[in-house]
Formats: sequence, structure tokens, C-alpha cells
Amino acid sequence: MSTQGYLNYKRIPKPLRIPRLTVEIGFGNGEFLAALARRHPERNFLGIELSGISIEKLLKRIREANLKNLFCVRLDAYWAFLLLFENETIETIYMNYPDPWFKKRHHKRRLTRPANLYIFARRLKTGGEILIRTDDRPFLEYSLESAQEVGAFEIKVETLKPEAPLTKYEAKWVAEGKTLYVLTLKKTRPPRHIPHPVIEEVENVFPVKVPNIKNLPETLQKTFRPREGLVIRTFNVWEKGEDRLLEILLSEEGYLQRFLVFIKKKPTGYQMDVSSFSEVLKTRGLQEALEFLAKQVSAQCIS
Ligand SMILES: C[S@@+](CC[C@H](N)C(=O)[O-])C[C@H]1O[C@@H](n2cnc3c(N)ncnc32)[C@H](O)[C@@H]1O
Repeated sequence: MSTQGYLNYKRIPKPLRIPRLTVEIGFGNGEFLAALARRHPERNFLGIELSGISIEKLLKRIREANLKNLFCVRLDAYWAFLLLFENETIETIYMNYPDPWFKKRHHKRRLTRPANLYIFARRLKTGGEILIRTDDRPFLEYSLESAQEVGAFEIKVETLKPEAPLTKYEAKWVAEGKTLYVLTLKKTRPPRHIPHPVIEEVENVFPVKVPNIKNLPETLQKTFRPREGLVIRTFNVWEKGEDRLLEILLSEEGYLQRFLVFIKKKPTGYQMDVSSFSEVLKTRGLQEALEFLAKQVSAQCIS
């Protein structure tokens, strides 16, 4: 297995079947996961990350140490668990210092929100554990409440022991006397159902009119958040005569799609549409993104 990049879930033929599987969510530099894989050649390890730089770093470790039992995917953890695994197939899940998203209005993005713990718990084997390390007390308390809501776990909170395998930063924090917590969630029963994020599929995504594109810059690297749950990132712009091609990354409730958008000259102005070279999941958010971008591109002309 190599990096999965961005994926369209309709095209996943079968869930992954990896025996004796441990997963780390948000592995960062990857040193913790690579150390586990070296220590336990009889087990398999999968890292899930959003960051492309982290994926590259882990791939380098895999190559250099020739690790045959360590893999990674670039996906949001929620979608990775929903799409890639079957229930009762994962032995252990690690989350080390996940982004705390301090502000209350950002709770929905936290890795330990109930909808995430619900799907993690379903994929975890009964008797398996989720181990969460954090230095942040409010995050710990939030995660405890979430775990109680999901109702699948025997819950334990301890302080991290210095003899545990430590990352570079942990070793520094422990030496400074900082308190680090480990939250252990052992699955003892099936989780209570928690409604999870849905993305609405639509039959068609329609092209959108763009009044003018004269001043569209050659590269437009911007992030837009038209509404809660929808993030649009624009990358390169290419010119082909009077037409333009735009590279877009769309996150809809955390589900990522990367695709190209054509802006084509028509007799009555311009028209924006998803390129036929891009295989996308047709969703309400994709249509919204096209409409939003059409307005942005036109707004560029006014300035
Ligand atoms: C604060 S860093 C910690 C990295 C590493 N575990 C450590 O202890 O040094 C959190 C990591 O989680 C990743 N991350 C955050 N949200 C994620 C999500 N929804 N799915 C997958 N990875 C995520 C980030 O990209 C980041 O690398």
C-alpha cells in the first residue's frame, strides 16, 4: 500500500483486510509509529494523517528502515475509519496530542468528538483499546465526556509514565516536569448510535455562469470557508487560450476531494464546470463550491 491521496468512496471496492492491525491517527513526524513497527514485526501498523508533509516523512522512514508492516493513508480520520475498515477489525488505536481545537465553537472538529469515537469504537475489536495522550486538561475532559456519551468503553485516566515509548517532545516535557495524561478507552460493548456527518450526494453537478475572468491571477492560493463544514482551497491556475483550468481541494464535513475546474469561454460569457478528467463524488457541497468560486472569480475582475 502507498499513500492513498484523495479518494472517492464509491470506487473503493472492498475494505482493507490487514491482520493484527494497530492504527495511529495524526502521527505527525511518525517517529512513534515507526518505533512501534520496528519493535513488533509480527504486527501491522497504519498511520492516518491529513498533512502531506507528515505522509512524506513517514514514507521516508518506511523506506529507510525497510519496514514491511507499516503503511499510511492521507485522509481525515473519520472518513478513513468509515470507508477503509470493517467492524471489529482493529486491535489498538493511538492518538498522541491531537489538535485540541481550544475554542468551544471548534468542538465539532475535535478528533475525539462523539461521532468520531463512535466510528472508531465500531471498527475496534471488543477488548481493543484507544489510547489518547494529551497535555491539555480541557481536551482530556472533553474526550472523557465524549467517551461516556458513546458508551462502549471502560475508561481509565493516568499520567504518562516516563518509561513509556516517548517522542522527542514528550521526553522534553517529562524532563521539564509537565503533566502528561493518557486516556485509555477499552471497548467492552458495542457503542450507542451517534449520528454522524453526512455528505449529500446529488444526481448532477451543473455548470455555473461566470460573468468575466479577465483579471484572474495566474496563481490563486487561497482558502475559503463559505459555511460551517465547507472549505475550498484553490491552487494553480492554467491558461489555455481564453480558457482557464483551476486546481481545487474541497473539504466537505472533512471529506476531501481534489479536482480540476474548467472555465470555458462561451458566446455569452464564461462557464465554470468540473473537468471531465476529474472523477468526483457529486455532492451538494461540490455544487455550492462551484457557485461560490464563480462569484470569487468574478469579484477578482472588479478590483
Ligand atoms: C499536534 S500534532 C501531533 C503529532 C504527533 N502525534 C506528535 O505527538 O508529535 C496533531 C496531528 O494530527 C493531525 N490531524 C489533525 N486532525 C486530523 C484528522 N482529522 N485526521 C487525521 N489527522 C489529523 C495533524 O495533521 C497533525 O499532524
